[in-house]
Amino acid sequence: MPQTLADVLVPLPLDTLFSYRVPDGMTLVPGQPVRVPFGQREAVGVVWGLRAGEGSNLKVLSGPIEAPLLPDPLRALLDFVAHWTLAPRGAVLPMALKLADPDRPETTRVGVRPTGTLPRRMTPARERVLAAIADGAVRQKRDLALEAGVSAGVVDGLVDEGVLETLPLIDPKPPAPDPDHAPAALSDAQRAAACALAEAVRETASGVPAPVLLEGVTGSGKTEAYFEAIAEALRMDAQSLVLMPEIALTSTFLDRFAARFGARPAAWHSGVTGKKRERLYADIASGAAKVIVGARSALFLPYAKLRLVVVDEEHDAGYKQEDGVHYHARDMAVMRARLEPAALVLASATPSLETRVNAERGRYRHLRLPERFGGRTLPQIAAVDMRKDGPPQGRWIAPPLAAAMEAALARGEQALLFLNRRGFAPLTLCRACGHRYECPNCTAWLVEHRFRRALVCHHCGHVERTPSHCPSCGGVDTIVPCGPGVERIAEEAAALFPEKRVITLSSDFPGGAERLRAELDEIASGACDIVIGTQLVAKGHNFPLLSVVGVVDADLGLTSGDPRAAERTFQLLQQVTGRAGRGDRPGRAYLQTYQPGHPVIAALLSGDAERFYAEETAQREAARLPPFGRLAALVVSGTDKDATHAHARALVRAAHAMGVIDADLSVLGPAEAPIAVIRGRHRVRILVRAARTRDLQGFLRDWLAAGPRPKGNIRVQVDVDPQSFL
Ligand SMILES: Nc1ncnc2c1ncn2[C@@H]1O[C@H](COP(=O)(O)OP(=O)(O)OP(=O)(O)O)[C@@H](O)[C@H]1O
Ligand SMILES: [Zn+2]
Repeated sequence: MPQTLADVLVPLPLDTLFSYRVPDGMTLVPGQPVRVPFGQREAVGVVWGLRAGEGSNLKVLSGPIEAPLLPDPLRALLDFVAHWTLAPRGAVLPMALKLADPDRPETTRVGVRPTGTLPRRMTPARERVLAAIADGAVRQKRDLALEAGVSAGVVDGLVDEGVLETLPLIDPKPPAPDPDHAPAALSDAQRAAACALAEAVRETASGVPAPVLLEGVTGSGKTEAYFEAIAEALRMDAQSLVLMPEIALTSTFLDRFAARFGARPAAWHSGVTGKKRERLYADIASGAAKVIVGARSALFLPYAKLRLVVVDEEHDAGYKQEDGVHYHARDMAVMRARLEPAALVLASATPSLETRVNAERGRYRHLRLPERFGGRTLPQIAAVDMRKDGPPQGRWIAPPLAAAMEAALARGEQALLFLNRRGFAPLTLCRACGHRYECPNCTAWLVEHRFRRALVCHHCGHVERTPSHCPSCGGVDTIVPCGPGVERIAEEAAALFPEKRVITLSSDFPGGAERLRAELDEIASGACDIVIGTQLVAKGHNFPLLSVVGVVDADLGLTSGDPRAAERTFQLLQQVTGRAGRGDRPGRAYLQTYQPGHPVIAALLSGDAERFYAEETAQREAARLPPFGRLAALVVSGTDKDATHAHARALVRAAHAMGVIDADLSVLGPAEAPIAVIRGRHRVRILVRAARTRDLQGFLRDWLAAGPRPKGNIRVQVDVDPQSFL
C-alpha cells in the first residue's frame, strides 16, 4: 500500500532533497518546516514536495515545526536562485527560513499599574509616582520612574507594598498605514506615472503586469509616485515591498512614509534581531505587516499576499550580494514579482544599462519624470580642468571650486565635497627610503585613517597603529601620505574655511546607522556648512540648503578594468551632483578632472544622458557584453600560489576539452586577479562570455562536473552576472 513520502530540503550546502516517510495520520503541506532524522542527529528542513510511494526503507519524518510556511512562490524563487547562481539549494534555504531560537527565552517587558491601595507612608517621591500614574495607563517601570523623576527603587518599593501591580506588557500592534492619510498634490507628470503604477498593481488580480522602469531625474518625485502604487496595494489589502540598496537610506524614507501614510512601514534588515525579528517574520507571513522596507535580504521572506515590489535606486551595485550565494537582488526581484504575481517597479534617475535596454526593447514599461518637482532646476555642471586650474601641490580643492564654495557659504548655503575614498590617504610611504606600507595578507596598500590613528587594509580589515618610525630604514616621523581620502579633504576644507562647520561622513566611521541618521538630520536642518563624504552621501538624500557640489576626483573609477566603469561613474556623479539645488536655491556642481573631454565627463557636462546611454549601449553590443551577452566569473583561490594557478589552468583545459567552445561561448583566462592576494589567499580569475542564446548555467554545471576536483584548500567560486572584477 503506497505511503505518503515527503521530499525535504535541509539548510546545508547540498542540492539534493531527502525523502522521508510521513507517519500515518500526520498531514503536511509543501512549505511546512519540519524536523527530520539526519545522520546521527535531528535536523530542521522544509517540505519541498509530497508524493505517494513505497517508503518502508525510508526514515520517518519526526514532525512539523510551528513556524510560518514557505509559500509556493517563495519556494519557486529559491529553486530559481539556486539554478541561476549555481549555489546548492540547501545553501539558499537559510535566506528564507528564519526559525525562532528555542533557547532564547521570551523576554517580556514588565508594566505596572495602580491597584487602588494607598501607601502606608507617603513621601514626595511616592506622591509624584502616584500622580504620574493616576490616569490608570500601564507603563514600563523604567518609564514611570523617568516620568515621575524618581529612582527605580521608589517604584519597586510601591510594588512591594502592593500599591502598584506588575503585569506583562504586550507590544501594541503598530497602526496600519492608511492609503488616504495625506496624499501629496501631484504634478501632472507625477500623477500620470502614479496612475500607471497603481494600474499595474490592480492588474495583478488577473495576471502578471509587465515590469515598470520609473526613470526620473533627481528630485523629480519618484518616491511620491510609487507611494501611490503602495496606496493602491493597501486598498487591495495586499503587501508591498520596497527594496533599498543600503540600509542607511531607509531612515529618512521611514519618516517620509509616515508623513504620507500616518504610520511607519516595517523595516527588515540585519539590525532587527531577536524577538522583534521573529514577530516581524510572523507578521509578514500572516499578512499583518502591509508595507516592508528592507535591504536585499527582504526579498526572501514568506509574504502572504505580495502585490508590489519596488526596487529603489535599481542601478545600485549594492544589490549584488558578493559573498555566500552570489545573487543580484534586482534581477531576483523581477523573478519574485513574476512568481507572485506582483507589480514590479524599478526606480532610478540613472537606470542600469540592462534595465534601459529592457525598456527600449519593450520588455519593460518605461515611465518618465523628466523634470524636478516644483519648478526646481537641475544643477548646472561645470568642469574644473585640473591641468590648468588645479590647486597647488599637496592640495586637492582647486581655486574655482573653493571660490564657488565661499560664495555659497556667504549666502548661508551648504557645500558638499565628494570623494569616493575612505581614510586620509590611499598610499602611505617613508619619505627617507621609499618604503610603502602594504597589507601583510593582501596585495593592497594600507590606507591611513587619521581619525583612528591607524593604517587599515580595505580588503581584509587588517589594522595596525600608525608607526612612529619606518620599519624599513628606522627613520623617525618620515611617514608621508600620498593622494587624498575624505579625511584629508576634511582637513583641507577646515583650513580653507576655518570658521565654518565641517561634517565628514564615511561608511567606516563608528556609530552605525544611528549616528549616520543623526548626522543626516543635522545636515538637512542646516546645522553644518560643509559636508564631506564618500558614496554614502551621493544618493537619495534631500538637503534643502545644499547648493554647491564639488567632485574632488571625477576621474576616479574611469580607469578600472570593469566593463561597467563608464556607466558606474556616470551614475555616481549624476547622483551626487543631483544633491545640489533641491531646495529653493539653484544648484551648481563642479567636476575636478584631468580629462574634461572624456565621454563620461562630457555627457555629465552636457546633461545629454540619452546620448551617453546610446553610445554605451552600442559599445556593449559590439563587445557582446551584458545585456547583449552573458558573463560568469570563476575565482580560483588557495593559499598555495602554484597549486592555485595550476588548478585554474587545468579548469580552462577541461573547458576546451568539452568541445563546446566557439564564437558564442568563450572562456577567457586564467589571469591573476587585480587583487592577487586577499586574506593570504592567491586569486586567479576565469571569465566566461556566452551569447544570450546559450545555456550559460548548463555549461558551467557540466564544466565543473567534468573539471578537476579542487584539492587541499583550493576553492572555486562561481559568480554568474559578476558586478565586480577585482
Ligand atoms: N507632489 C509633491 N508634493 C510635495 N512635495 C513633493 C512632491 N513631489 C516631490 N516632492 C518633494 O521633492 C523632493 C524630491 O522628491 P523625491 O525624493 O521623491 O525625488 P526622487 O525622484 O526620489 O529623488 P532622487 O532620485 O534624487 O532620490 C522631496 O523633498 C519631496 O518631498
Ligand atoms: Zn589586507
